[in-house]
Amino acid sequence: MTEMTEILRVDQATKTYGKRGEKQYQALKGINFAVVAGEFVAIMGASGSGKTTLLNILSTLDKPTTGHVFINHEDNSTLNANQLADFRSRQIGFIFQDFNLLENLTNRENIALPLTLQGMASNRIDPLVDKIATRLGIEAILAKYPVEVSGGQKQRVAAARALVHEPAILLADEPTGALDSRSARELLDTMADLNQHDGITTLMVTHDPFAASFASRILFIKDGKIGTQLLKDGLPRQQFYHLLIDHLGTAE
Ligand SMILES: Nc1ncnc2c1ncn2[C@@H]1O[C@H](COP(=O)(O)OP(=O)(O)OP(=O)(O)O)[C@@H](O)[C@H]1O
Repeated sequence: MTEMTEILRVDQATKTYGKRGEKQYQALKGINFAVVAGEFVAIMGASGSGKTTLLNILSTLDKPTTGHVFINHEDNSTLNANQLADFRSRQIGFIFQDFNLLENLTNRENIALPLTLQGMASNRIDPLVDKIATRLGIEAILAKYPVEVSGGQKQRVAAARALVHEPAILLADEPTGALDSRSARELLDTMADLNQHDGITTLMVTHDPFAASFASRILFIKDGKIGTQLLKDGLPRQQFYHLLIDHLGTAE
């Protein structure tokens, strides 16, 4: 049996909002799971179930109240603020629902940003931007500004920015939430293709069963806990989608 490389591990993570002595709310109640290299995992849950809270602690934007998050075996609770920012900029790629592109930078400059912030020389940056832009089919719009391109193209620019520095893991928060259904499907096809052919380890948070059906494993979060999981296990996407719909229909 080949050993699988663990990229992400969440160990007994809890998150409580509100100071001690004030009204407190436990949004995460002991989360445990791991993601191995090459997986495409979706986390599904209703509004208020803790998805954003979980994603914030995975992305090191927030710390768990208790418990640990390991990325590439590094426990990020041991890092100070500067080390965390550096760790995040090297190990993590993000795609957000609302793109988060800088409107006063061209698409090329937006994609280059993680490398620019690392202090990489521009003659090394350009070929890396060209390569990922070609992979995502957006080489023709690099000189334009985000406002000049469609929502689907904006999200491809955001995906290119998330991947240009070759992070250990791609984290996506409702990446199709602001897209029309055709652009959403194209983006999900691309994410699945990047996962299968380029080995991009991906974790996507969504409440949309169609989006989740592109993943190879779905974890369900409810009231701050991970309940069951569904494995695609070689099923065609459409059958996995129907399995998921049945599962959601029978879950109380
Ligand atoms: N800063 C905060 N202070 C207090 N409570 C919070 C805070 N942020 C979130 N919560 C509460 O924690 C719970 C989980 O919120 P979270 O945003 O993680 O859910 P979600 O699954 O992402 O929901 P949605 O899909 O609506 O974004 C909710 O009950 C929310 O009200």
